[in-house]
Amino acid sequence: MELALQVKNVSVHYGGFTALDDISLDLQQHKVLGLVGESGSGKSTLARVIAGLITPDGGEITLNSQPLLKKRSRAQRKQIQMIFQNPDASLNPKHSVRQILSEALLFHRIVDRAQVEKRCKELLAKVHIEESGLDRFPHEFSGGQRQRIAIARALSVEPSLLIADEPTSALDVSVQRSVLELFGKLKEELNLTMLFISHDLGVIHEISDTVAVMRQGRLVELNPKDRFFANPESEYSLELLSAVPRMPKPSTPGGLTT
Ligand SMILES: Nc1ncnc2c1ncn2[C@@H]1O[C@H](COP(=O)(O)OP(=O)(O)OP(=O)(O)O)[C@@H](O)[C@H]1O
Repeated sequence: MELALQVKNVSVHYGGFTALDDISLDLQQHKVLGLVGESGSGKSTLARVIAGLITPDGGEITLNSQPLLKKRSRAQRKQIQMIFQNPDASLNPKHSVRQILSEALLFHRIVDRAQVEKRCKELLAKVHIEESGLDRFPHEFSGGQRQRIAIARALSVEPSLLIADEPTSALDVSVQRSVLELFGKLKEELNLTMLFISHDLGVIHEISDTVAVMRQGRLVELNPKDRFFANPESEYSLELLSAVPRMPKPSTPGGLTT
């Protein structure tokens, strides 16, 4: 298996506060690393360091064996795309979906002008949005649809690594599932390499191959998913798992059928 991402001894300090304390982890190509931990443990900070949005105080990051320099080139910026909790963070409200997608495609020279329209339509189809959506603006869509468009924008530039930071947490419960299923489908279809942050262990169980646990800026566990859920290594992981409420078993086999 080929290594995609390597984080080595990365630290971030805010004044005297240590947000990331000597973090090291690896992620294999075409695998999903689920990152969990309580609020304030440093998950988003780590995601932003990897994406190049924060410069760490120390450490090294490599992607596909290429060191990510402090000032990243256009090609390096393209390689890592991020999806945020709030899709509006990556969608310009003044641009139509066609403009949002074609700008990314042309800026990173993914296709030439003659091919843009076709590619925009393909991207929308991938995230289950109708072609007519190309002429609409972000505010004309629901929160779940906006997140789908943000996913299409991120995928448009064919990144080597997709980082999703709590991508379903701000959505209505009723649409969380369909967006999660979309991630699952895209992971299979496109062989994505993903860092997926969630405080929801059910979500992490569904999407991840490996699970990393953070606490107070430190990595306290990094294990294959099955190992993490069956026999976690750290006390803190055990606490997290014990805090998950168990669903009562349905009294009739198969549950409700309507
Ligand atoms: N720009 C900043 N200046 C000072 N402290 C910061 C800054 N950004 C983050 N922090 C602190 O660093 C710690 C880690 O924050 P981070 O957002 O990475 O945590 P998180 O695990 O993603 O939490 P959440 O799940 O609530 O998003 C927190 O204590 C936060 O208050």
